[in-house]
Amino acid sequence: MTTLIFCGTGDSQGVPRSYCDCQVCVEARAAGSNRRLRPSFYMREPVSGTTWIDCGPDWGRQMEDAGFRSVDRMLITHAHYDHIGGLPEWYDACRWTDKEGLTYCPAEVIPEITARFPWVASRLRFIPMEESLVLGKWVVRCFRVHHGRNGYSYAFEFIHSVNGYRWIYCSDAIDLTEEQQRPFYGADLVILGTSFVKEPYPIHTRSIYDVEEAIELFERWKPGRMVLTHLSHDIDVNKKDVLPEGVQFAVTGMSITLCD
Ligand SMILES: Nc1ccn([C@@H]2O[C@@H]3COP(=O)(O)O[C@H]3[C@H]2O)c(=O)n1
Repeated sequence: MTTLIFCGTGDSQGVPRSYCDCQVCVEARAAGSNRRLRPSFYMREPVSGTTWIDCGPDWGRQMEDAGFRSVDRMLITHAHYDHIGGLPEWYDACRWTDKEGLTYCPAEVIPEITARFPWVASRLRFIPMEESLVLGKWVVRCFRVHHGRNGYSYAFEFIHSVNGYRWIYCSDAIDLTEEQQRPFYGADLVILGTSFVKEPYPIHTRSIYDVEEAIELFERWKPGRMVLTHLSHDIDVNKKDVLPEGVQFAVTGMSITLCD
């Protein structure tokens, strides 16, 4: 059995935002259904153990919430702070437990990480994902996606080597070319980043799809299921009626079990 767990479903600032008193931030402080940490997600699988995708600045707290004392490896989508800000903390954990932290990244992402955190490479082993990676029965590859005014990011595609189940994690993307969209068609599960419900700004000023665009993509790609993550304080996860059947918002701690 493979389990996918959403431990950081927020955008770069998380929810609540420190300076904000909007309804969603107020609800996040009080009741907490909209409380969201910065991006981190992991897969647990019996053979390969625990694989995290991205290591945001809330990673230490996410480890506590998950009850973990170690992780087997990290996959990194891109080198923005909200996705890698926890790497120095993982470096310290590896140093104090005398372990090597296996960190799989698209090749071009590695120098960007080490430029930001030069000391971590002495303990984190950065492995360029030039070929597919095998994790138990899952074959994993990355592919480059447009991240709009924020440059580029990568998505990860997981294909089950026995039953063919295919899922994609793509937290930061916008305005994908037809080539970049191709893997999404007919996937069993697409996890897509959408920070706002509707962004009325020119596309060149934006960096992530909005919910309305994601719904259009759901209709075009026809995945079995779509889960929206990387949600800012513009999104109230309790307002599910904006979503068609088959599309849902990720909430903190949500898990998805995939049969092997
Ligand atoms: N060169 C950059 C640019 C931006 N950032 C962070 O990544 C976030 C992407 O979403 P945002 O809401 O635009 O905020 C950005 C910075 O926190 C970053 O870490 N490095």
